[in-house]
Amino acid sequence: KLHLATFVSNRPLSKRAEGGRVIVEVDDKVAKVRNIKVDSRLDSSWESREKTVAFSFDYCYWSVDPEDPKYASQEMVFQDLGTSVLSGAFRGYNICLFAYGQTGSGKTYTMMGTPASIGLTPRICEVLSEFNFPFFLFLFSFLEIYNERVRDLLKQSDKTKPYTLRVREHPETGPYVQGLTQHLVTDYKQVVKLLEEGIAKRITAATHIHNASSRSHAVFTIHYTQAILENNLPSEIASKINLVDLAGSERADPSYCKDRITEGANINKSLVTLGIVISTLAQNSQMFSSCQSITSITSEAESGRGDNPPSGSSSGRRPAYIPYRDSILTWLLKDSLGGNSKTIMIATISPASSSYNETMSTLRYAANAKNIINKPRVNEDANVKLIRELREEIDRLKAMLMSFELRNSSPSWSDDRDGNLTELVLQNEMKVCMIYLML
Ligand SMILES: Nc1ncnc2c1ncn2[C@@H]1O[C@H](COP(=O)(O)OP(=O)(O)OP(=O)(O)O)[C@@H](O)[C@H]1O
Repeated sequence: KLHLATFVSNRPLSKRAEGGRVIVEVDDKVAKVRNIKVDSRLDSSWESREKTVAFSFDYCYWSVDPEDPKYASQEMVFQDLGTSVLSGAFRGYNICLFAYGQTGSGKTYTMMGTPASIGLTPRICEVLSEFNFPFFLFLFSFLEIYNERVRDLLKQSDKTKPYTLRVREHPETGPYVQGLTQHLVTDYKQVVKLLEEGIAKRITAATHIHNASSRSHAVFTIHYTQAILENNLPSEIASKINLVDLAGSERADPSYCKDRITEGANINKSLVTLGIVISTLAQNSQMFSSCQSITSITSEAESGRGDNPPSGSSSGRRPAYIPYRDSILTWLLKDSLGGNSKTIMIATISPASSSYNETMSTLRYAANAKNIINKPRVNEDANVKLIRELREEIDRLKAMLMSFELRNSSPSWSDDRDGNLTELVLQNEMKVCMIYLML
């Protein structure tokens, strides 16, 4: 399942401290939002139930006031989410962590942080860079999607035409950005230098909330490879980690930034498509899990009654088409959204009453994403996989041989069978030897 975390940040509240009231409360894993419009108009006990809407997530963090006993520091967020990214990467899973929320609600603060309060990305890199060359390879790239075009944040590009990179799709490894530079890093200092270089290049423009707001999506990718010995063979555990800082979620609303029609409309496309992809995946996952439970109920009933076999699809519905390729962002994150990846979504919200509509829409969006079920798989080295499968097959055949020998009821038939099985065991053992020799 997609892991969800809500991060309630302080910034918009302090900007609007004069008028803004705190309408968000965090209670363990539940974020509660109070609608003060309803609050002031209605007062009976029935109506009071209407005032607060609660959303539950895997984690909820309150980072409004450092003096508050509930205050969640960057370290706490890292301990929960960062370590889960790291443990997945060490085990060979692809991981995606993305931050979604209104402009100024703390996406960049959570993902990158400030020099005084380091965020998730540098913390994750710091741990990864502790395990280094030659047994651990650590390559990273940093790109920006702006107006549905891609640029490399770690390459000096033509200033007049910086957004020239194209997304392509490899039949086995999936979507990738052609020509994106990959940087081999050997220590944390290099990581920080490259991160700073990339961040400085990100597009920013004035908005009505604060004037250094990012309108682009930033995707920071780490290819992390560990050299190991498995079955006495040199092998690799590979993992891809995508850390994504999205543009402000209000960009999904076309009326929001009328003066920047082109920019607004294009950013809108990626966020709107992300919304469609998330809700379609959620719908499909729900359909899949309800089909599974119907099938298991059916087979339980069948095993009792010995009735007809299940009639194929219980509902007759097919999973809906997922429009990944409708935007650059969703195309690039295809594998992370509903694919072979462990994915964590961080929804950042402001506690201020002035942000009520955006806060509700962000939390509904995240609540919808909670229904997505991914199928993460460990990225296994092809040779090691083959050897593992052959060895499993050998064990299975040997077990069969043994059971035939024990039973040995019909000598002539069993001799034939024994011969075939022994032959198969030998063939598989030969294959394993050949693979060892080739390496
Ligand atoms: N929890 C927090 N504690 C301290 N400062 C914060 C916190 N959250 C956000 N800020 C500060 O508020 C400002 C805006 O936050 P940030 O840039 O992270 O917003 P954002 O959601 O990334 O916005 P955008 O969509 O424009 O990129 C920054 O100066 C950031 O350092």
